[in-house]
Amino acid sequence: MLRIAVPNKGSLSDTAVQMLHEAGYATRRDPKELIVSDPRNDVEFFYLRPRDIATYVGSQALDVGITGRDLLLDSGSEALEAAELDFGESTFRFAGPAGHFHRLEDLEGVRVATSYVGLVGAFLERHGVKAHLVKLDGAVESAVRLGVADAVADVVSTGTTLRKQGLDIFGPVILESAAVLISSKPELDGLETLKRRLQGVMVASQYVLMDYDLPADLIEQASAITPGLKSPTVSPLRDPAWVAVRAMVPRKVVNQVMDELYDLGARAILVTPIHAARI
Ligand SMILES: Nc1ncnc2c1ncn2[C@@H]1O[C@H](COP(=O)(O)OP(=O)(O)OP(=O)(O)O)[C@@H](O)[C@H]1O
Ligand SMILES: O=P(O)(O)OC[C@H]1O[C@H](OP(=O)(O)OP(=O)(O)O)[C@H](O)[C@@H]1O
Ligand SMILES: [Mg+2]
Repeated sequence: MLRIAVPNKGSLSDTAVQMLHEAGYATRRDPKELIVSDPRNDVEFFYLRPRDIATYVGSQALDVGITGRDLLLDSGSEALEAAELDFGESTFRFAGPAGHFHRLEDLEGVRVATSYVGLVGAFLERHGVKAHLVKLDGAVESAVRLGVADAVADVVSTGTTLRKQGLDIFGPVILESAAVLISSKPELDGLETLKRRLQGVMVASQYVLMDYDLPADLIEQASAITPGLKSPTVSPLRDPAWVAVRAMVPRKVVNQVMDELYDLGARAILVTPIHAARI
């Protein structure tokens, strides 16, 4: 039985739970439930604070979990990153009052507020900069205005929170983060199945199926526009001058691809979503 840690709150929780649901696993009905057993899939889910998940998995109390790469590194836990998932992307950056800080070295001797002292401390040490870290639980962007720190280091997604506090990003990127699947060991019974199922959910959301009719002599050019994963499916039509083509296409470029196919001479271009996939 694979024991899986799932974020119970915060930015990663809803998408993580949704992804598990789409991958065919049981999810909780009531937000007060902390443990959900799923005997049909031989797994058990533990709903935990995202910040604690790496600790549980690193200590082998649980087998795998979903958390953020930044939280994994901050914890110093021995858990391993088993797969990157397709959500929770953020960067981890330094920021300070507009115009005050320009380079990493400007942090020498100053107070830096963060909720991620493990991550930031290790980064500063690697770069030979000595700063005083001020550990806060959240809303660290307010620390400068309120006088408890001179600069901050925090998760940046759109950058809106920093801008509103009059803070500018400076210095190198501390980390590119995303939600990740972590595991206590490189190999575990059921881990490959879980990874494949989650990958299937990611593929289903990243790709669509595209069908179109095409003059048969244009198939080489059309295949270059929609190469599919391995190769497009080409089927005969009753009219021998035409063929039907089916290929997976990245969702992001669907309209561009349809324009190119239409210009080439394709007609009846249809797009349908993929509900599940195993690649
Ligand atoms: N816009 C975002 N804001 C905060 N965290 C984000 C964002 N986008 C992605 N994340 C990721 O979510 C994880 C933080 O989740 P966590 O639940 O601790 O924080 P939170 O969403 O700020 O909730 P809380 O209010 O409990 O602190 C990190 O891995 C972080 O990189
Ligand atoms: O770049 P943005 O799109 O503005 O997002 C980043 C902000 O969002 C998160 O805060 P959250 O709302 O989770 O509050 P917290 O700081 O108290 O955790 C994070 O800690 C940043 O403050
Ligand atoms: Mg937060």
